[in-house]
Amino acid sequence: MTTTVGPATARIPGSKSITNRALLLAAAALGPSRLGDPLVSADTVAFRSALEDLGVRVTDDGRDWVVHGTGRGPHGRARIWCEDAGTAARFLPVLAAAGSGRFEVDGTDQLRARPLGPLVRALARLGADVATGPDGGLPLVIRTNGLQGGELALDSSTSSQYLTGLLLSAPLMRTPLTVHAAGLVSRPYIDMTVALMRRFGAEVAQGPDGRLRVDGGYRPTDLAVEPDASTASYVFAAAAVTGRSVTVPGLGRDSLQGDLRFVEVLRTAGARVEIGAGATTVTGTGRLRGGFAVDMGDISDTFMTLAAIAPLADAPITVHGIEHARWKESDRIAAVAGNLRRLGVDVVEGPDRLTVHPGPVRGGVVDCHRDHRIAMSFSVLGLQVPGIVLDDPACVGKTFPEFHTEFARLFG
Ligand SMILES: O=C(O)C1=C[C@@H](OP(=O)(O)O)[C@@H](O)[C@H](O)C1
Ligand SMILES: C=C(OP(=O)(O)O)C(=O)O
Repeated sequence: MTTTVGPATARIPGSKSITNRALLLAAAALGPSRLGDPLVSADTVAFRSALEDLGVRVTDDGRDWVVHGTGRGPHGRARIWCEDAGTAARFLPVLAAAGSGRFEVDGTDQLRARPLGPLVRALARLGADVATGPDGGLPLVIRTNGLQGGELALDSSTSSQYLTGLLLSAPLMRTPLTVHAAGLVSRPYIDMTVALMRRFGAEVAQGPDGRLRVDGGYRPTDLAVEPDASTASYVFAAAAVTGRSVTVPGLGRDSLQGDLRFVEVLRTAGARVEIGAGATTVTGTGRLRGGFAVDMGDISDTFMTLAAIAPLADAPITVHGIEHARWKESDRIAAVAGNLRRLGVDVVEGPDRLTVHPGPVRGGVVDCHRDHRIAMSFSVLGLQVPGIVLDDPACVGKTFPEFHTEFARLFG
């Protein structure tokens, strides 16, 4: 008699990007909005606390968060702390500047080192007085009496988050806002922003040249938060390299998250992928097919998931289009290349790319650079290579505090 083992079901927490957008959208609508199954992690707890410091009440109802939106920007004085969260540092200064008063915005040294210049210049153009830290980023001191709206050009080549920040708070500005984004990276995150703004009632029109115009206001809206597709990449990659089958319920073909496209990359590498209406399943063969190059500029949070397992493939794998990944929690191209080399892997690095050659991998200590995605990506490699140790396993708390427990449950 044979027994068939079905796919394991992974418990993937909520999307960071949807949770933090929904928090802000709900705050800017007047009245209560319920967020179902939000992500509870360092990035979203920091975002929620910062909103509370700006005068927005958020209450817990079981696993849901209820945001009691004020329908306007904050008034008075406040100091907000963004911890390590890029989304908080790029979204919340615009909300603050759309209010009136004096607001300080700060975060960790890691966040202070990340670029903010295009957003600061945009806020000044819209009428706020913004002082920056010594490197042109955090800490910010914003003195404001509201934002004007109008037309704006925005350099979006280092991050899409400046554009999302401006769009999300645009309905609180005095006149409609039109933004022409130049060199936009991470485009699927803008599609997510626009989709969620529309769900909360705003009008967003896209011109033929790509410019975006925002009109109207928000209404309170209840939203179920999808599981995080970037986080799901680790269990999908683990299925591919171990030959197992993993399903993530709640992530299907209607997902708002571009990072679900990572499974297409795994398909290119030989895994079987089924994207259904309400779930995605990846089934591996235990072998990885290499010999391809892939542009991961739209889904750069997942390039490390691929790069970390690439030495197990049967031919080299090149990832390109990811220069902006140098401006995240770490310089991710350099950090991945450095760690792979330390484990004996041959890696060729270019300004926007990385080629990983197959070959034997030895154990060793991975330098996480306090970057959750390095920890989670190299944990996948660690399933196949004995002796891989993370120097900072706890850094996964930025987006997935229970990562190690869940990973051990599925693959241990
Ligand atoms: O808008 C968002 O929620 C995000 C946008 C992306 O950043 P960049 O636009 O800086 O690439 C992504 O890397 C980040 O994890 C989340
Ligand atoms: C880049 C990331 O985060 P953020 O920019 O939101 O800090 C990430 O989660 O990989």
